[in-house]
Amino acid sequence: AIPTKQSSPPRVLLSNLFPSGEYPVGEEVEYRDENLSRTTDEEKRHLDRMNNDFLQEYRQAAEIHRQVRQYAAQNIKPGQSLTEIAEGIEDSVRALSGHPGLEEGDNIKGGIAFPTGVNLDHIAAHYSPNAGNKTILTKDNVMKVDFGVHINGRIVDSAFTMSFDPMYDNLLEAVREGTNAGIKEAGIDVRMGDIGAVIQETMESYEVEIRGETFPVKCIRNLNGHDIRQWQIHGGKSVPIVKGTDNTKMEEGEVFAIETFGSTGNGYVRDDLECSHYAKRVDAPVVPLRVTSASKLLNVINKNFGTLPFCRRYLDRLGQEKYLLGLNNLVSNGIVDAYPPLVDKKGSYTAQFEHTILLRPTVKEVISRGDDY
Ligand SMILES: O=S(=O)(c1cccs1)N(Cc1ccc(F)cc1)Cc1ncn[nH]1
Ligand SMILES: [Mn+2]
Ligand SMILES: [Mn+2]
Ligand SMILES: [Mn+2]
Repeated sequence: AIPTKQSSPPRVLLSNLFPSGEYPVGEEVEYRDENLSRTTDEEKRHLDRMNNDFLQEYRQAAEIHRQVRQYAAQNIKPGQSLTEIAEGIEDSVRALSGHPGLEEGDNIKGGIAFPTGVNLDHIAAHYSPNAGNKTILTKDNVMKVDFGVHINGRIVDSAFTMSFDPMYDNLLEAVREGTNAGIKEAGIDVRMGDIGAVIQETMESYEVEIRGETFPVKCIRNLNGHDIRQWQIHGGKSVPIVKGTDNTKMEEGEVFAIETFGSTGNGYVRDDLECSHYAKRVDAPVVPLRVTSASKLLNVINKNFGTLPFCRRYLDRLGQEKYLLGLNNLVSNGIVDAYPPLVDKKGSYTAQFEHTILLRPTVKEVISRGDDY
């Protein structure tokens, strides 16, 4: 018989739990004053109804994200390795989406949207363990879990921070409130610089005491939210998390990842450590590849990921071997971008919360909102 509720760990295909094909609506927020009429505007409601396939694909990806992250948050414990934590999340996403991603093209239909980030302490983003990584989670870590789910290229990008010592609570609270302030301010015709200002105002009103030393919470000024397009995790627009003069506006129909980062360090990140995250450029040039392994690898990337980001473990899982020379050749030819880990200063602690929002014609839908965050 078909199960009627999700298992622990999550392995029940989500479409079996929603046979009608109607997935849960995210948090709907009315636009602010100058756009308030949109809620009842008949033409806008018609436009909304036209997008039902898009909305159902997005809501399915979001429900998968919620079910997977809620199990992860309850079951990740100190003593587990970053590899088993990341793979546990990935196994669940593949099961709920019904896309194990081992047949060519399967991951293109749905499943994992980008590598599972498990970012410890001063490492803010883009860290996923490569093969052989022995790192173990400890009770003193502040871990940012950042993973993506997609259905037909509709990407849900959402992240949360876990810690096991209450002394970090103010840091996590500062960032959770910063992200919520950014979500509240976001909307059609809203300027990016204004969003950055309210995020910074909110986040930097906090301080955190760690082992006897008090730190003001700083926004990481060179990290940003971003727009999301079908198959494209970053469409070109950035959402700053500090005040600035960016007058670029958000537009109707756009999708944004609203993500903020707080730090007890410099409030600034740089590239460091071994790279795990890569993605083929949307505008990749077609160049003759002299390195044979590079062209073979490019075929594997095109067939299994397209322009979705991937990590070395996903190549291992597809049976690829000795691909580093080829991968680096694709990077140097401008075909693939490398996204190395982004780190603040050693000894500092960083936190992140992230949601994906849809600027629908009638309302702002915080598609990845759950009762967890
Ligand atoms: O830092 S970003 O490159 C960026 C921020 C603003 C403009 S581009 N990045 C996009 C991305 C890059 C590679 C990935 F594998 C996944 C996502 C933000 C992000 N990383 C994780 N979640 N969200
Ligand atoms: Mn499939
Ligand atoms: Mn993310
Ligand atoms: Mn993001």
